[in-house]
Amino acid sequence: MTIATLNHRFDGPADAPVVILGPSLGTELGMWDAQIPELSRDHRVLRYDLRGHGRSHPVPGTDSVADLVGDVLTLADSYGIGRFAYAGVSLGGAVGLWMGVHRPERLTGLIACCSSARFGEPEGWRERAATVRAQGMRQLADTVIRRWFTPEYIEREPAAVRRILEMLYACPPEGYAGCCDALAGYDLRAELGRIGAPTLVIGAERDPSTPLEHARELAAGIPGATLVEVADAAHLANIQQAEAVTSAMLAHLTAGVRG
Ligand SMILES: O=C(O)CC1=CCC(=O)O1
Repeated sequence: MTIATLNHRFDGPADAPVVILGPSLGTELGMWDAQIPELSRDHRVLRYDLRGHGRSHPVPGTDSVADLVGDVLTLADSYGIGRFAYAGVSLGGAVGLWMGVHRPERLTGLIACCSSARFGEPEGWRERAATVRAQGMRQLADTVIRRWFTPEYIEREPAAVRRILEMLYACPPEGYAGCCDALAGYDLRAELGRIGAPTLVIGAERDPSTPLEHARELAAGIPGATLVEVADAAHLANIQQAEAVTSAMLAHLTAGVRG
């Protein structure tokens, strides 16, 4: 396994409990901006760019979520952070779920937002990887943006949508494609019962990428998990319904995690 050095950023008091935030495919650590003022009041928030995204370099040969988990654990180790709460959106959530199954000793708590135990058929991800390797990022925009936000939000908040699209455009195709390959091989459906960390699952009512059934499957499979369903949001619910998602996260981080 090759480890990537991840671009990252800290917010909040240095002596507060740590929460690590993982972004989704095609986005950057700035996708969490709306959550930072509230989360960083009482937490040391560590955000990162996935390998091959934002300012983290691509690693040729990336093909598993385990690779992405290795990057995060190496980052935490480099700061002497042994245990932490982890929250991720979509692929970022898959990183946390994989940790919950395979590296449970590292987690005090887990939040999976608009994520899944399996993101559809592997072939779809292999095709998407091949497409961006051959044609670059821009031609993905129309399809992806309709998964990330509802049509009403796209109409109402063009600046916010443009800002996230710029993250997609800036993503190196090889970095994005490697993460598509990781999604193709990811399937935790049979292992959810091994997750022992106190877990919050957040699903969004109008998410076409990971429809509510995915969130319900996670919550049903993870022992003791809490499910919150957010109305009027698509896949990037932490942006479209920032307040609802932040308050669910805060409630879990305050009351739900194990120190
Ligand atoms: O880009 C998409 O279609 C939605 C998505 C799946 C995994 C992820 O992180 O985003």
